Amino acid sequence: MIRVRGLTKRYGDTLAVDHLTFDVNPGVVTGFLGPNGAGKSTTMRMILGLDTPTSGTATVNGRRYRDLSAPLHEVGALLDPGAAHPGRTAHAHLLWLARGAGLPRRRVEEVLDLVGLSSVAGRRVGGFSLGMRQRLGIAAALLGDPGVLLFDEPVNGLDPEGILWVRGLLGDLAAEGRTVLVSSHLMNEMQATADHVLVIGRGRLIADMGVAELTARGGSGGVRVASADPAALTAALAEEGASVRSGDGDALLVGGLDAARVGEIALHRRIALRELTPQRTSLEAAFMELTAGSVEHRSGSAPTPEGRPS
Ligand SMILES: Nc1ncnc2c1ncn2[C@@H]1O[C@H](COP(=O)(O)OP(=O)(O)OP(=O)(O)O)[C@@H](O)[C@H]1O
Repeated sequence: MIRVRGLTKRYGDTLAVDHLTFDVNPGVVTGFLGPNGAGKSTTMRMILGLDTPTSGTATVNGRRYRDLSAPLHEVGALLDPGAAHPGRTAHAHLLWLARGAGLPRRRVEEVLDLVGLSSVAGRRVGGFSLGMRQRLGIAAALLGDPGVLLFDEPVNGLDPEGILWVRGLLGDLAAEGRTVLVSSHLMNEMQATADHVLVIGRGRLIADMGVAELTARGGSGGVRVASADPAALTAALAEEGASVRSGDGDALLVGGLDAARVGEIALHRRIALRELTPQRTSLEAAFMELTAGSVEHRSGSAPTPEGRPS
């Protein structure tokens, strides 16, 4: 597991990471969520011993990274997909890493197969697309078969099939009992990928909770309903105390009643429905709600829906 206590990093006037305290537990995918510049990469770099904390500690399996005796076997990471030498082939790059860690050549072929790069293993990395580089970075992270894995924005540059593949892989790694921490600034991506989320803003921890709980915080997303007689349906729903807005086409967006109640009211008034859909609240909406309620966060600029500071 990963344990972070009072972790702080200051770069000159910038407080990149501000007294973070959290645990990342095995067996679940933990999303590390926050807008650009929130401090995710800096935190991951400190967990990996690539940056020294100004104060506080980060440990992997109870020890600081630099005190691990066989780091590649304990923790793997995808940080910068551009890290491989462009003149090397994918196979040579991984073999170089494997030799450094005393791993057998066979393991290189295994991870190339795992990430779907076997057929291009002999090609130079310089000619790889961003998606292929991401896969190569993931292969490198998996080389030592570590129990703890950190992925910084692993779906960057991947096509939809690649994104699904990464989600499946992360889920499989967690199901094997590994500790998986994956960062993203895309709220809805985390909703599809993570079981648990750590939300940070301006270096501070804003939330540490299950995805389901965070989504529920966004409140009900209402109900979308369409019928041949929207005017009559609007009147009937309004009588029951619902708030009703027009959606696209004949659709109505109903707040204050659940889908079952909307269906009952329509049946009672003999209004045939063409559509009745509970609207899921997105993690993004919950994130906005959460950060809007954070006094510390509001003192600066609030994140926009794209997750960038406005
Ligand atoms: N080496 C550095 N020197 C100075 N400032 C830095 C350095 N690394 C990060 N920062 C600053 O620390 C803050 C946090 O950056 P960090 O890269 O950790 O955020 P992030 O959440 O990973 O964002 P992104 O998704 O954009 O990578 C930013 O304000 C950034 O400019």
